Amino acid sequence: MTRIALIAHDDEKPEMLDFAAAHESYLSTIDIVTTGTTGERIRDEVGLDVDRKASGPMGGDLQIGGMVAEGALDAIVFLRDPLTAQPHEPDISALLRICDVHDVPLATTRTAAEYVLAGVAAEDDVTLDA
Ligand SMILES: O=C(CO)COP(=O)(O)O
Repeated sequence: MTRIALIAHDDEKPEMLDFAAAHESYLSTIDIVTTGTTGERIRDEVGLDVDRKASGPMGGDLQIGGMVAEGALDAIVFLRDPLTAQPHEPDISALLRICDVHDVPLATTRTAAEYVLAGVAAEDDVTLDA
């Protein structure tokens, strides 16, 4: 089963909710892992079933990084806030690094997320709506 992670910093959560809603029909067919607050909002506001890890500042990025190390994720959409310092920056860097190590596709902007999700869906023989 295809499994992707969805993560967004606070300023990017509206963008993530819009992205999840736009692709709700495909996303409902795959496994979704999230950090805590991102997942709560996707579940409550989009209606998708998600596997919620801890909130980012409490270790959620590290939990998802651990899944990357285990080969358990096909892609990550991580809509980062590039303009705000985060207290858990080392955890964020660790997640980005481990994606590089294992060549797991990682999208950090909406446009990149569209490309990555289209690529993941193509592996499932699904063409996303424009
Ligand atoms: O901080 C985050 C990623 O670094 C996201 O965490 P939340 O989804 O809990 O807000």
